[in-house]
Amino acid sequence: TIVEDEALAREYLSAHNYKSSDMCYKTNVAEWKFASDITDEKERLKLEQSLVAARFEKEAWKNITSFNWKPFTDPDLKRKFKLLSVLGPSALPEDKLTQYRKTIDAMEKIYSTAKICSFTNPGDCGMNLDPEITEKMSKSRNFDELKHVWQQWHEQSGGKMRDHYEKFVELSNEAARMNNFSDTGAYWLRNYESDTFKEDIEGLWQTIKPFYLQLHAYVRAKLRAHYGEDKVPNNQPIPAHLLGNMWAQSWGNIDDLVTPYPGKTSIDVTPEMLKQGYTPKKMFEMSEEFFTSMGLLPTPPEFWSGSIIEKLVGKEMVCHASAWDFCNGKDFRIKQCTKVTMEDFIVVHHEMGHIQYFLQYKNLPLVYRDGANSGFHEAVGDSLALSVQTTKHLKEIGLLDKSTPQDQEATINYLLATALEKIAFFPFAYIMDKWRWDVFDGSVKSTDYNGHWWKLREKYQGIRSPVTRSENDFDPGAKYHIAANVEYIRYFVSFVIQFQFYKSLCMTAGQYDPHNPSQPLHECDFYRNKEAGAKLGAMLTMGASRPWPEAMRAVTGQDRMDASAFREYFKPLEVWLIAKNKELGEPVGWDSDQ
Ligand SMILES: C=C(C[SeH])C(=O)N1CCC[C@H]1C(=O)O
Ligand SMILES: [Zn+2]
Repeated sequence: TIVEDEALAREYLSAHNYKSSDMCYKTNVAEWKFASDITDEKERLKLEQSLVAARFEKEAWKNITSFNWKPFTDPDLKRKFKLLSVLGPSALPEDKLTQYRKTIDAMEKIYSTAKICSFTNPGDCGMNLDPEITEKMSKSRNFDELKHVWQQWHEQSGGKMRDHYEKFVELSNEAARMNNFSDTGAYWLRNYESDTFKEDIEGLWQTIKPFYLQLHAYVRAKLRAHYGEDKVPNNQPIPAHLLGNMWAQSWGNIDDLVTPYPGKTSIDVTPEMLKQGYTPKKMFEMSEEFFTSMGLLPTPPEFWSGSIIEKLVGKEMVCHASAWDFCNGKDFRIKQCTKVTMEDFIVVHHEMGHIQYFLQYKNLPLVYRDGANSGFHEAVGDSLALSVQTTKHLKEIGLLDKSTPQDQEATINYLLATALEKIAFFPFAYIMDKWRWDVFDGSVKSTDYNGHWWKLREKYQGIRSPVTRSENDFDPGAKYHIAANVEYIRYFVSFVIQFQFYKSLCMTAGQYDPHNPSQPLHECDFYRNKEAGAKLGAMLTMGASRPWPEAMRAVTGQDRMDASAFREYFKPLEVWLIAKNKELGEPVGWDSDQ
């Protein structure tokens, strides 16, 4: 009977949960060892462990799917079976699974160990993405040097991955079909549990796009002023190497070129951090203190003993920042090649947001130890970072002089600097998965990988490659998440909902009242506010146990993604930008070849 089946099912799950946490621990340890010391031996051991895990998962999956779980009456039990009934890539036969893992490991290794030669000192060919290349893209204002660094990085990273990626797509789609999904894109989208998810994302983009176009026009005008009309024509896409970031995904590093009212204090407090002798350790301790000041959970001793928060010397490692849950309820780590900059101080909070989520749901069954959806996991740290970066908070922690003015011009400067990070990001995040959805569903063949990438880059971001491109290049691979096969629409979701969370926590903390102009949303700092912390913590403890609209409602009272909090936050800037572009006679948008 159903009742007997459900009783048996519960028993099975508790045994399964215990064994799978042990397997998860072993798999994470093997992956951590490879990511923090990239050698053939560590790669072999990681692959070996992933095959052991695949056998275990396949066996468990056979048992799970032997239950007739769909008619189960207990909604919680049914949800657990629904989530566990998807096996993933482990469904592949071992020889194909081995190929699948090897292609991804090969791409991640190429990405993490790629080096280029310096523009000014051609003998120096030891420049890594982290820190040398990233620093050059952020700081150089030399058009040709930036072009050299951009082109060399794309050649040494993505340029060496095309064959691997083609193989990966074929195997990944085969695995998706074995899991009853049409392709890998559909398999990825199951995480959002919504038939209208793609339409919702497009709707959010349509809401944000007019504002993006205004920012794009303004930034293009400023870049044209610096580099000249011939380099940055005013009705064309912006050359991709001039935005202060290798992928033109966030433009905050060129704030010095575009700030509306120069001479006012910038929120880039990097110089002050260096002056005060900040270290990566101090940055992590300060981030933790922000969380605990709200009554959120502190990190356990294992976090500090296990984490790697500075680039290791004498080893090749994956420097792309990441947070790890070792599934045993006490071992949680971050691996980050932290530099003492304001940008990295924000990334520290982003990663600590993942750790906080791990800590809050650590007592749930393993199947529920995940974000309400992947966007939630990316939004936790960023929601708090919006509070940390305010001039109010930076004064509170002594990184900004208390006499720094907070007048209208300072407000526009602040909102523009934040917009360079938060608004510029949306079209990039969108095309990172739009390109992959199109590749996975077969509408883009490998003979058009690079052409399609630049078509989307122009259409959505309004940027263009600084050098001629062809199908000898594979520029998508120059971005970590494509090389390492990490889904990306989660960040688009995060950049919308983090403003919903921030606004709601600000209201809970009495830091924002929509009817009180003396308390604008963008100045809200809920540091030390226990009510805000309790509200966020209550959502985090839910993990993936309930559909994400319920988690959204727990924090914001709404049950959907909504860009209006984001628009409210930037309203003063939007008004200013539209007026400014009109005053400058700046054309908005660009002629696109496509
Ligand atoms: C910091 C992380 C690790 Se989850 C990251 O990959 N992020 C954070 C924001 C966007 C995205 C990126 O760097 O591309
Ligand atoms: Zn993240």
